[in-house]
Amino acid sequence: MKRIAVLTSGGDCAGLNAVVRAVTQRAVAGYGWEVFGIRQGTAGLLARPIDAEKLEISRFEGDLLRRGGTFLGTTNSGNPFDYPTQDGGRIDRSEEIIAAYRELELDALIGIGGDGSMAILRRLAQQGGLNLVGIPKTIDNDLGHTEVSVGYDTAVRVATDALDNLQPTAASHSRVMILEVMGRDAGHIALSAGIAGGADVILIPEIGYQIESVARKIAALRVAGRNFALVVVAEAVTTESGEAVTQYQPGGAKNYGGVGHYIAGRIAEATGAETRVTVLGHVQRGGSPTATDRLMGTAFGVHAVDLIEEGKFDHMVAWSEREVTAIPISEAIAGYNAVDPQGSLVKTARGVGICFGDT
Ligand SMILES: Nc1ncnc2c1ncn2[C@@H]1O[C@H](COP(=O)(O)OP(=O)(O)OP(=O)(O)O)[C@@H](O)[C@H]1O
Ligand SMILES: O=P(O)(O)OC[C@H]1O[C@](O)(CO)[C@@H](O)[C@@H]1O
Ligand SMILES: [Mg+2]
Repeated sequence: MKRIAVLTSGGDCAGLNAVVRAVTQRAVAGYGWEVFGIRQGTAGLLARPIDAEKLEISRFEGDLLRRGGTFLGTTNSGNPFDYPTQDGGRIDRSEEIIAAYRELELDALIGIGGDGSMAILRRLAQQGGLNLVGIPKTIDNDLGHTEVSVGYDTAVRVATDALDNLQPTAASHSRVMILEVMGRDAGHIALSAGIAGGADVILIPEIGYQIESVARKIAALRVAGRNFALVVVAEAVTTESGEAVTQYQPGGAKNYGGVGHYIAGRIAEATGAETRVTVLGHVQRGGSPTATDRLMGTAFGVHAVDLIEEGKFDHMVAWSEREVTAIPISEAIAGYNAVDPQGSLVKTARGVGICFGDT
């Protein structure tokens, strides 16, 4: 009988509970193994006593499959290799995590995370000889070599719903509505929700923009008789002089946020239009997971456990051509998945008249 652990890491997203449920079902009912859920990502393995709970199938009999967030908790701070101390310094606490893996007498660890988490977990696994299997999740959809990451579909749905709600009020008041969405350094959420939600302008970090181009689009809409416009802006879009708009966080981290207000001001100056800004923020990470996120999360959970049974470690499950596959975690991290400016979705958007601010 094997003993395995599972943790959720990085920013939370919808569908994580579905993944943990599938891992538990497959490991406990399928193979007769023991499963431990680590709380708060790497923080649970740094805590003493180790912050973990034994997971039984009965834990999932309620509505966990349908709930957003992660019942295990997660963290996207406190990198164990560069852990902040109270006096403002940094220390390497990686050996404490490796010791926790040994103390729990684990045969393998399943890490559910995005690019940042995969990099940290892989480094720990290599240093300590831990058997790691990865499962991709991130609303940003920026992991390489997988067509799907858990959480992205729900984030796109939430952003599309926001555009659906903004359109009537935009039309009622003859306004230009700016919707700022998340995505870290990639514009996937902005692009997909912008197309699905009928945006007129989409600004993403992968395509440079000029405000004059956006203003021309809004003027053309007016000439055509339209009294409103919907503009979607990805959070990593910079000012025209190339500066990222960020908020300082304790410990020196910087979070994106606020570029929507900059864009709104510039559009108002350039067009004379009345503008309003909605910064969608963490709403995109919540909500009940879509069917796709539950489905992919469940498929990934089952296959990750099967990879452990096969002894295929240092791999991440991935979705490719209607199948679950496994790719080396190193490749998933190395192949950052930004929006392809020549790709089908950008062509689709241009094909329905959406302006990227570059023409
Ligand atoms: N203990 C930690 N676990 C995970 N990430 C951490 C931790 N400490 C710091 N980080 C950093 O925080 C960031 C986490 O955000 P990041 O977006 O990369 O997470 P992720 O796992 O990729 O998931 P998501 O993209 O959904 O947030 C990464 O850049 C990572 O290096
Ligand atoms: O939860 P936090 O720390 O504010 O992080 C926000 C970031 O996390 C994500 O939601 C997921 O990586 C990004 O889209 C966003 O930039
Ligand atoms: Mg990430």
